Amino acid sequence: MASILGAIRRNWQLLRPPEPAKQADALKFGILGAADIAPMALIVPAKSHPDVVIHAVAARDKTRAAAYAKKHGIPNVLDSYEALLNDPSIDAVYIPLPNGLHFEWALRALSKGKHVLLEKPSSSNATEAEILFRSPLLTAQPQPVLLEAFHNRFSPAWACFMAQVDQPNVEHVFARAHIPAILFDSNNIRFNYDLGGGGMMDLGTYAVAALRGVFGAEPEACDECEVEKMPPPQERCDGSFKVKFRFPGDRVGEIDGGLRAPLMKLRMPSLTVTHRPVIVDEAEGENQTTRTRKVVFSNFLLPGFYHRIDIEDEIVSKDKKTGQVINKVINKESKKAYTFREMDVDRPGEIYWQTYRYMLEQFVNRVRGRDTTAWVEHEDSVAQMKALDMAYEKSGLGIRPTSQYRPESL
Ligand SMILES: NC(=O)C1=CN([C@@H]2O[C@H](COP(=O)(O)OP(=O)(O)OC[C@H]3O[C@@H](n4cnc5c(N)ncnc54)[C@H](OP(=O)(O)O)[C@@H]3O)[C@@H](O)[C@H]2O)C=CC1
Ligand SMILES: O=C1OC[C@@H](O)[C@H](O)[C@H]1O
Repeated sequence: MASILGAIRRNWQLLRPPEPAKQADALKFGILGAADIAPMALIVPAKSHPDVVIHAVAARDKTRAAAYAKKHGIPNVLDSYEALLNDPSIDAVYIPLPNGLHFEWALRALSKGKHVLLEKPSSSNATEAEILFRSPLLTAQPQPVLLEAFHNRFSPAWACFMAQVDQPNVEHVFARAHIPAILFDSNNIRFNYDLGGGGMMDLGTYAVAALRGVFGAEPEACDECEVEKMPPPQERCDGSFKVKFRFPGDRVGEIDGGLRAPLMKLRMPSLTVTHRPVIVDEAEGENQTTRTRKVVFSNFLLPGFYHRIDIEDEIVSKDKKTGQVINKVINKESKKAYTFREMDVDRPGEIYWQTYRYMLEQFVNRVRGRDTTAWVEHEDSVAQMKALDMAYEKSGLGIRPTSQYRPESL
């Protein structure tokens, strides 16, 4: 009962966090597009950050931007995306545009000297990612910050989960991530090939990033990729997918996900890590004890709402000569971490911080020249798009189209 009440309180506060006074020189953010995700990903998290204000929004249609600004308490509406980037009072921009526009607008923002928080996936494919993340604009002085918004990787839950993973001994990783079909109809940007659509680009990118993060390595190949195509005219986009990647050492990472799940069959997103047996006790005698660990992270996508990390260790003692099992025990433990304090780690965070708020903390740290305790490095974002490209090539759907846009300075 206490935990249910705690969850209700936490989720209430996630959406209505305390609002400390803003610093006089707080970072001014502008948002490109009156996007659905911006309230959850930035506008609400910014409320509890004293060094961030949401200063302006621009949309393709100014009336729409004005209505959005009124609804979310944003003080300024600009005429266009360009006008927002040309506004010298804006320090940083958040880009929640369709995937196929991330590349162009991130480069445009960087060329105006803005810091950029860029929605995932960072671009349409690896070619774009290489141009973007290796752009000379990133070494300009003062140096702009560019971050692909993989929010879940900033959460204490992710850190807590990774602390249970014994990376060199990981044998197999499985990520499952489905959302119900009723959330997005077939006209949604997620199913528009020209805008970088596709299920693997959308939810699949979290699943692929999770495999890469757990193995701490890049896939060598995509051995299987079965997709359920969207019906025409969106048939170049996958609605759901099942993919098998081969990682170094012939280890396998699998993902199963999509945006078309029937509501009644919906299961929580999860990440399952299976380890190979490791010797934990080689007594002088005849016996040898091994531990085989399995870790399951339920709701690795949005752990701030709810999550659970289950650890199961099978401890087996065997006679070394005969291989006969002398003893077998299964130890089970469950962990959670809504704040770093719960892990006895001295880092900022409150129970009402969603993944996005943890990410914003680090983004601001980086802009202010302070140390960051979590980050998505530029080459990590490039490697992520290479892995997604591998899957799209294997699926037969082909990689998403490359933008023709190039900044003038290149
Ligand atoms: N981090 C996370 O948890 C989530 C991330 N995302 C990512 O955020 C991005 C946006 O998703 P979401 O907010 O759901 O999408 P929306 O459709 O709500 O927002 C996309 C915005 O893009 C603008 N836009 C510009 N050009 C076009 C165009 N040609 N067609 C359609 N829209 C256009 C629209 O802005 P305008 O107002 O100017 O018309 C619109 O507001 C995606 O990259 C998605 O992957 C999405 C959900 C969750
Ligand atoms: O977090 C998410 O959940 C829903 C998806 O469609 C979205 O794009 C993704 O980022």
